[in-house]
Amino acid sequence: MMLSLPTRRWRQLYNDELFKHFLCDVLGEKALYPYADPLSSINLHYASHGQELGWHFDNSSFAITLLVQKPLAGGVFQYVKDLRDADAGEMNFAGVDTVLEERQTVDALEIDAGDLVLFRGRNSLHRVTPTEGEVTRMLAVLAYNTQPDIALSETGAYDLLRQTMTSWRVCKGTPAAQKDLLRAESHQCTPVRIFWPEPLDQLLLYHMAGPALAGSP
Ligand SMILES: O=C(O)CCC(=O)C(=O)O
Ligand SMILES: [Fe+2]
Repeated sequence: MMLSLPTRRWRQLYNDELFKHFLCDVLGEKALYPYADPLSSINLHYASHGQELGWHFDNSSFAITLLVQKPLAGGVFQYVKDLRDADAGEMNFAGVDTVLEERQTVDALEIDAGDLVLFRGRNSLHRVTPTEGEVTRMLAVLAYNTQPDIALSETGAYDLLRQTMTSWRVCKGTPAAQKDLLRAESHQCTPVRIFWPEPLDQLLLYHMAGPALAGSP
């Protein structure tokens, strides 16, 4: 199955100077650079009926996603803002437990196809609920660095993919298994990703009206 944009269109959007300028403005960065390795910059996620992404924190300081296809139901991005402060070593496992055990209400982000989301997920626990129905949830993750020439080694890039797949699998497991994974992830640090020390104003939601997605092959 293919996302609705051909590869070169994704690259065009990813490399577009105006787009990067906009991201820099919003993120307060001077410049954004692609990964120097061929796997890490643009990733496409598919979630068909029953597939989900379990609760996790991101290693990176910010993530940029673009929803391409919204499922009929489910596939909701849920989050709990500022649950921990990883860089201060405040991991708040008790707080994580209350979310995993569904003892805390969580926020949900209402997005439609074409919505660009800028999210700081390093300290905000988040997940995507199971897709329901025949329409696959499709989403692109656009990853940039604030320094040039950063490459994840091939193994590093594959580790990242495997880690994502682990999250996918583990969410089918018991709550205890989910908790173990989260604890493991909480201790992990990917040095090539840039730590952002500022207070985190989490979610900025922008609607990209048409043009980036409208192009035909
Ligand atoms: O699919 C989404 O909306 C979020 C993806 C995500 O959290 C991630 O890739 O770390
Ligand atoms: Fe994430």
